[in-house]
Amino acid sequence: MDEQTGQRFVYQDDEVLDKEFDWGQVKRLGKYLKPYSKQILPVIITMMIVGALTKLFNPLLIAYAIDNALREGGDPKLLIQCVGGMLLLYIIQWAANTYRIRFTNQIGQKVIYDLRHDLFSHIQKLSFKFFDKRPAGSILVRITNYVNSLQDLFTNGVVNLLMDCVQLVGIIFILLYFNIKLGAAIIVTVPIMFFISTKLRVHIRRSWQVVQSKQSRINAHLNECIQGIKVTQAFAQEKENMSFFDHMNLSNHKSWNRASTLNQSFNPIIEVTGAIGYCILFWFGAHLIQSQEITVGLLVAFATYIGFFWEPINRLGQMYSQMLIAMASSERIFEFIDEEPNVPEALNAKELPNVLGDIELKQVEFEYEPGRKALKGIDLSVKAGQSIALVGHTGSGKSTIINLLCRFYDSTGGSITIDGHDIRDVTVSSLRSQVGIVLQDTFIFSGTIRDNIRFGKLNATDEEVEFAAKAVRAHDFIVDMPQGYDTEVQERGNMLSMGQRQLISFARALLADPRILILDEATASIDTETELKIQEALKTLLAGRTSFIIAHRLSTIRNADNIIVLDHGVLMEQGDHDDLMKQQGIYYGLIQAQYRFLKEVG
Ligand SMILES: Nc1ncnc2c1ncn2[C@@H]1O[C@H](COP(=O)(O)OP(=O)(O)OP(=O)(O)O)[C@@H](O)[C@H]1O
Repeated sequence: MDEQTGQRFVYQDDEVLDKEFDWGQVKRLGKYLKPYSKQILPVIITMMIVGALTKLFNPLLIAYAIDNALREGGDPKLLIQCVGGMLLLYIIQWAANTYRIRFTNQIGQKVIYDLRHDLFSHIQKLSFKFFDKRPAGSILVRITNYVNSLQDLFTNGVVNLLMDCVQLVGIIFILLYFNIKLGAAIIVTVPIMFFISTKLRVHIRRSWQVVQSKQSRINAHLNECIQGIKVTQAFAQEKENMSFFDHMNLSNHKSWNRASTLNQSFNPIIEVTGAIGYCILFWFGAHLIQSQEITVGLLVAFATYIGFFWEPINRLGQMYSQMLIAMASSERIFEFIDEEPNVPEALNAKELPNVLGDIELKQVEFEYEPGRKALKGIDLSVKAGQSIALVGHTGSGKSTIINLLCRFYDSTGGSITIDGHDIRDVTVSSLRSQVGIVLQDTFIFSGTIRDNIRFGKLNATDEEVEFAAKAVRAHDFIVDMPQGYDTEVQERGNMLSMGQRQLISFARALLADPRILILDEATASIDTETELKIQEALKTLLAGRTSFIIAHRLSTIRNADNIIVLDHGVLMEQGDHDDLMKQQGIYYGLIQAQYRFLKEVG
């Protein structure tokens, strides 16, 4: 891969491979279990104890059968009773485990549902500043992958942990109780097994996480490539894309090989350690049988218990790994849940009453990054029903004024009032319900055209939807669509033209019927006929409302009641078209430039 290729895409890794064990996080996660503890936990614990005890009792029954029913002159009836007892124990164990797994899965799924619900509902409330800092991919990963990685912990992990502890303690107790010397000799292998299991697993898990992060990168790249496929093909960059993809693919392949090799080394090491345990048992056990300290039946039972050791130790090792991943995942999830919105609601915030639409900006200042002012001391007075056009060079601060009006950000100085109410003193939802916004990059959700218009007012009737569409001149093109209002618009409205999307968003805004309307005018790729339609639609939309328009079209600028000219965050000129033309300042220059451009292309 050449250097240029490597530098083109920079994907930030959001991964922390693991975290120290942290009781604070465990407690916080535990709170999600609390609502279900009374309902289902007693059932699970009972089933768990029944399952563990029946399992532990079985080898003792085998030992009893060997020592009493199988010896010379033994009772054949006793053998049948023992086998019957074993069968019964197996059935009870199977039933207890089946119910336990079913209930645990139910709780696990409920907990995951609650966690995902909390996370998503909180993320929806966060302000633009939060989204500015994070790529959409990293937010998605937290809602999907990180929450999923807790799923195992909640569905199996917690209960298995308890069960394994009960089983392990039970086995150790039985071994030491029936023969302390042999028991102690076998138990020596436990710490070795545990050590191997945890240490090696940590390495294995890390290597799989590397594989996962490589796959995430591939996904991110694929996502970007598919979104940008038109640009890639237009600039004939397929080869360059391919070589970058190959590089990532190869790196993923190598990391998979490494993880897989490590994984395969796990079982042989474990088997060798297990074999050592069996050797100790049979060598030492044989001596104890000769000295009549233990019976053959007990030796067989001990051998079975060694086999049982493995399961819980192995799972506890796995659980330890799982816990460390859960620590990292939950930390990431709670980091989002703890994130305070940058536009905090005042403690005694009140609902903004229905407003007329008088707006005052007093000495408004704003900086996205400390020390870089995007707006400097803006003073502006708008009467209800006036239309304001915001003009200025790119980066002059037009969108920033709009962002502050909607409280997507809070101003860093000065104040904004609507009908005398400071917008920081009212609830965000009551403010936004009276401010409608139509963005240049109109967002069309997947669903039907009707659903998209209804997004402005969810309880609107079909008649209201059609009325709004007719008012903004969208009705005609909608009824021409294959299924009219019920036409599916496909991903992000792919089947609609720019102008059609714009008209749908006008209908959506009209249906919401806000007192204050903000419009980021679309400029590109609209033919004259659609342009005329949009102008007509605009008249309907703006009638009787206070409106702010980031204006690009000469026609809109000319008709505005007040034109605000911004330059590097400073309000330089204001007035109507004729006033500003007379001044021959920045506005005059902008208009002249536009006329020259239109003349040249025309
Ligand atoms: N999210 C952001 N984080 C940091 N800086 C930003 C952010 N958004 C805008 N800016 C900066 O703030 C300044 C004003 O940007 P703004 O988007 O208001 O300009 P604009 O006049 O709307 O430009 P355009 O006509 O190109 O849309 C610019 O210097 C821009 O770089």
